[in-house]
Amino acid sequence: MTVLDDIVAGVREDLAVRQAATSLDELKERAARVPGALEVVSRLKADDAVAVIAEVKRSSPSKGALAAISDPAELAGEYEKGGAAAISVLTEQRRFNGSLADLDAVRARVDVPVLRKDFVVTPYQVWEARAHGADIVLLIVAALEQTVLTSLVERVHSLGMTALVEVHTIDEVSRALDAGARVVGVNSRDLKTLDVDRTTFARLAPAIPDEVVRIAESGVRGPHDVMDYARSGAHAVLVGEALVTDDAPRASVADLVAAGSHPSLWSVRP
Ligand SMILES: O=C(O)c1ccccc1NCC(=O)[C@H](O)[C@H](O)COP(=O)(O)O
Repeated sequence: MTVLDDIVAGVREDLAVRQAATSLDELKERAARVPGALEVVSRLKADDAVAVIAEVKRSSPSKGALAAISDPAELAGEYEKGGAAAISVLTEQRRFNGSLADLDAVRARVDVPVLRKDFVVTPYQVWEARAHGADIVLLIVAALEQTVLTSLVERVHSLGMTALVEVHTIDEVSRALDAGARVVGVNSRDLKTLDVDRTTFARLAPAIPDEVVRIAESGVRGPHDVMDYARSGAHAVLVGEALVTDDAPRASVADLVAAGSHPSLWSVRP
């Protein structure tokens, strides 16, 4: 069993408990009561800047406990003040120690788009994301059959949210585009070995058309990595560990934003 299979199996068990407690109809009623999802593409895709998506990440399968985040809303607020274009919130419980409560807290605090970062395999989880105020939903190609991926992308978009479709290989890029992705994230973390290879983004980016938002996920240690990803064609970067383990997350986000805001520093995109 791969790490991904193991995580998804746990996600399905936890999901069954939530489904027993809250019906889909109830979830839909809640979703109807939250404000509409924010537009995302224009906030992440500028010609002359790389957007920073800052993540609330407590733990990870690769590193274990990363940070004791006592107030996720406070952290997200610092990210926003530092210039983050969006906030990613891990909601998976068993391996990342995240929760929908974290998503609620962050949603209530920030005005920028919020990403539900989880292992979404059913429409119920998409409705959950909307009911909890998410604007963006992560869909991992490696975890989904193509027909399921396509229907989940459609469901996310039909609810006014934006799907961030995550890929690790060229074949998965094709699958993401075939499924209708407008935002594609290349995750440099191999989901089998959990190793980070930052060259993955440069290899896959040329296969992602310019009208699609290209996000470089994982492995950003500081401004130099933002510039490297920018040179390879990233419109945005997604940063977790480096920010949650930092004593001054607002300043660090601002440094990353600054690194991505001066094309003269990272030259012209291919
Ligand atoms: O972070 C992990 O160990 C991990 C393991 C298995 C699946 C996903 C995993 N991480 C999710 C992410 O994609 C990252 O949290 C995100 O890209 C930020 O990465 P980083 O800046 O390297 O923390």
